Amino acid sequence: MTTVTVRGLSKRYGSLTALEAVDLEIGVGVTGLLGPNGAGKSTLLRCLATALGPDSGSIRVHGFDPAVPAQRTEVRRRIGYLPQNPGLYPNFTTYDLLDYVAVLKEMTDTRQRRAEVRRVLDEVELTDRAKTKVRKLSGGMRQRLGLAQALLGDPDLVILDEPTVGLDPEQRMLFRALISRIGERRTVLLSTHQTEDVGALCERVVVMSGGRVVFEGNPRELAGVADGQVWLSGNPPEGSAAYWRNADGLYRVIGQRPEGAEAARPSIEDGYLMLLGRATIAEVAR
Ligand SMILES: Nc1ncnc2c1ncn2[C@@H]1O[C@H](COP(=O)(O)OP(=O)(O)OP(=O)(O)O)[C@@H](O)[C@H]1O
Repeated sequence: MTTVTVRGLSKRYGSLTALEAVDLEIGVGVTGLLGPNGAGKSTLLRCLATALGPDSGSIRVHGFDPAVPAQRTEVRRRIGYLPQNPGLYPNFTTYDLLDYVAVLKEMTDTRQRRAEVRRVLDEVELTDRAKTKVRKLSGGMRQRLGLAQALLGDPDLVILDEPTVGLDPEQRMLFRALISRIGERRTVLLSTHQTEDVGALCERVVVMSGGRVVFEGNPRELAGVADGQVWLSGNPPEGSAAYWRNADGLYRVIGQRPEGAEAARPSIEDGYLMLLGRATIAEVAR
C-alpha cells in the first residue's frame, strides 16, 4: 500500500534549485534515500515532514495534503521525524525530554502520555537511561533518543535523516536492528550516505542527484547498474573511471575492462558509483 505520493515536487533556495520535478511513491517497509552531498535529500525529507513548503508539485500522506492547513495537522499526526541535527536539550533527562515532546504532540492525558514515553523508551532500549541527562548520553544513545521522540504517538510514517552518521559499528548495528523492527509495519524513509545500510536494511532504494531522482528500485537492481562493468585486475588500469586497490592487493576497477582483468560481482556501492557517474555526465550535458 502506498503511504506517500510525491508528484512534480520542486524547491528552490534563491537561485539554487534543490529539488526538481521529483516523483515518488513510498509504501510500508524501509526505503533508503541515497545521494551525494547537496543532492536534495534533506530538502525532500523536510518537505515530507511539513517543515518546509515546496514551490510547486504535490505531496500526499495517506491521501492528506500538507499544503491544506486543516489536512497538515492530520499529516503531522501520522509522521515521526528525526532531522539531521535534532537539537536535544542537553540538561533534560531522557524521560523529561520525551515527555516534553509528547506534550507538543498533543498528548494531554498524563497517564497515557507516561505510558507512551515508557513504550518508546523501551522500543529504543533506553529504559535504563530514563533519568540520565541528555548531555551524559553517548552519541549512539542520543541518536536512539532522537528516534524515540520520532516514534511518540506511533506514527505510521517515520522519516530519518542520516541517523547512522558518526556511530561506531556496534551502535550502528543496534540502530539497524531498531530500524528494521520499526519498518516491519510502518513506512520508514531513511536518508543515508552508507550503501552498507541500504544493503542491510532497505527493500527499496531511491537515489537522488542534483535535486532529481535518478534511480528507484531494490538494492539488487542498484548493484545491477554496474553489471558487466566491475573488474579485478592485477595491475592498475589505464584511463578507467574509478579504481582502488583492495585488501587482496588486486585493483577493483569500475568501467572498461583492463587487459587480463576478471569480471567481479558488482556491489550496491559499485552500482551507486556507476549511476552517479552517469548522472553527473547528464547534468553537465544539460
Ligand atoms: N536553507 C537553505 N538555504 C539555502 N540553500 C540551502 C538550504 N538548505 C539546503 N540548501 C542547498 O540546497 C541543496 C540541497 O541541500 P540538501 O541539504 O537538501 O542536500 P542533501 O542531499 O541532504 O545533502 P547532505 O547529504 O550534505 O545533507 C544544497 O546545495 C544546499 O547547499
